[in-house]
Amino acid sequence: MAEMKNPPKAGPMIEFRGTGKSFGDLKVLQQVDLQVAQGEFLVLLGASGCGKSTMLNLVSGFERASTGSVWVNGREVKDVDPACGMVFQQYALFPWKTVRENVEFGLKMRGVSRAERARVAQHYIEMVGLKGFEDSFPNKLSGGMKQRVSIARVLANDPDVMLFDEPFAALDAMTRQVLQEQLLQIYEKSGKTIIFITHSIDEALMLSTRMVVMGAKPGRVVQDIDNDLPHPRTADVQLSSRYIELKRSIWETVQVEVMKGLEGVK
Ligand SMILES: Nc1ncnc2c1ncn2[C@@H]1O[C@H](COP(=O)(O)OP(=O)(O)OP(=O)(O)O)[C@@H](O)[C@H]1O
Repeated sequence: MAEMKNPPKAGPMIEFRGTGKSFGDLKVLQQVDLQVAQGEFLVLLGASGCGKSTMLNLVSGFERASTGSVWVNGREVKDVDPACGMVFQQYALFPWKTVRENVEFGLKMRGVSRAERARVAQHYIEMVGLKGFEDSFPNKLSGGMKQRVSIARVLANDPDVMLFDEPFAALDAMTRQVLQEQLLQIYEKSGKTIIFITHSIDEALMLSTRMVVMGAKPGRVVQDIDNDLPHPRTADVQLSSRYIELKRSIWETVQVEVMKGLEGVK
């Protein structure tokens, strides 16, 4: 892997400490203990409704833990935290702003000068391959391009942590593969700490350094496995025996959890 930009600090970048979350009577998460080190690319897998998005919302501060706590970079999360940038499945762009204005938005909010904003935005627009589209509006862009704008916007804010909630789920298979490769390159260059949700085991294997499978009702960690496939990862890695071994192991756990979920709704 390329050399990391940020030197490692002592202590985890993200930590769930005995974290529980309920919505009324619905216990969504129970006693989650999980540490994510700086520079890890952690993928969360698990049956629908097991609380994966809720975990991201707790890290970003959109939700508060009901029991236990959540920590980012040594601080307990008590409010929406600018140290975390979130990329959603539905791009969440401002339709009335151009690509450049969308990418500059967070910088503008922080009072960064016009010239500096333009410089930073241009850098990330080019990094995600959107040079030439700076003045386009979102409705003129494909889904893949919109998602690249979302990624550039988060990168421009230079957060410690990037959170991705099924960002490529709505894209066609080829666009998805291209964006996975771009995200891997960005990750390898930036050394950001990432939590990424997907339902695709192949996507998890291609991207992650570590995979956590969640069980449902209530949501908790049922499998935590290092992804030691070598970097840089290309499609060839999918032919390796280690890939198949990891895929089988994850698949068995996910299948058990999905079946348990289905039994619950019979
Ligand atoms: N704000 C909320 N108020 C009430 N219930 C909620 C709220 N947010 C989530 N839930 C419930 O919590 C449970 C877990 O939701 P969550 O979105 O975290 O699951 P998930 O694992 O991300 O699911 P999926 O894979 O389908 O996106 C679901 O039953 C959901 O309906």
